[in-house]
Amino acid sequence: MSDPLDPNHRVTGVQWRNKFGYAFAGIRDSFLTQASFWVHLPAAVVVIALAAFLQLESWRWAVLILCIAIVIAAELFNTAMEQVVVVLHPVRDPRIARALDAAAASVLVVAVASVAVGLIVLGPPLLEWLGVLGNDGDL
Ligand SMILES: Nc1ncnc2c1ncn2[C@@H]1O[C@H](COP(=O)(O)OP(=O)(O)OP(=O)(O)O)[C@@H](O)[C@H]1O
Repeated sequence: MSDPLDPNHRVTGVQWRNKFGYAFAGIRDSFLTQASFWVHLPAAVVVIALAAFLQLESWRWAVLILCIAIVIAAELFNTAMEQVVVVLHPVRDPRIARALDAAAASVLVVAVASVAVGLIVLGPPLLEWLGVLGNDGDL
């Protein structure tokens, strides 16, 4: 592997392939080892299926995709923290607990906010399809 600090260092196609390879390995490993993904993933599939079924406008798609991505990214960061702690500091320490709890809290915050955003974005078209709302959004 070439040294990025070397002035003659140049980015190559192989390096880009490796970067994607590492990233996909991280996604695959996290999905296979973290129980939380088995909640986030089905939830994301349901939201995407509902969005496709309701033929949502593109801005609603954009908001939903962003929410899903932020939750998954937060979970991946949380997983990274946990894995680093397991290796670097397996002994329990209240300061580590505080850091891991904060990382877990970040996932909770974006997950709760995403549920709220999902209800706001998906709710009206869903209620409209169910016949509860008129086309103009009135009850
Ligand atoms: N080395 C440690 N020192 C102190 N507290 C820890 C340590 N490791 C874990 N903890 C505590 O345990 C909590 C859960 O951490 P853990 O890494 O087990 O996450 P988890 O999501 O419950 O586990 P998993 O990812 O295996 O499902 C942390 O939020 C923290 O309070």
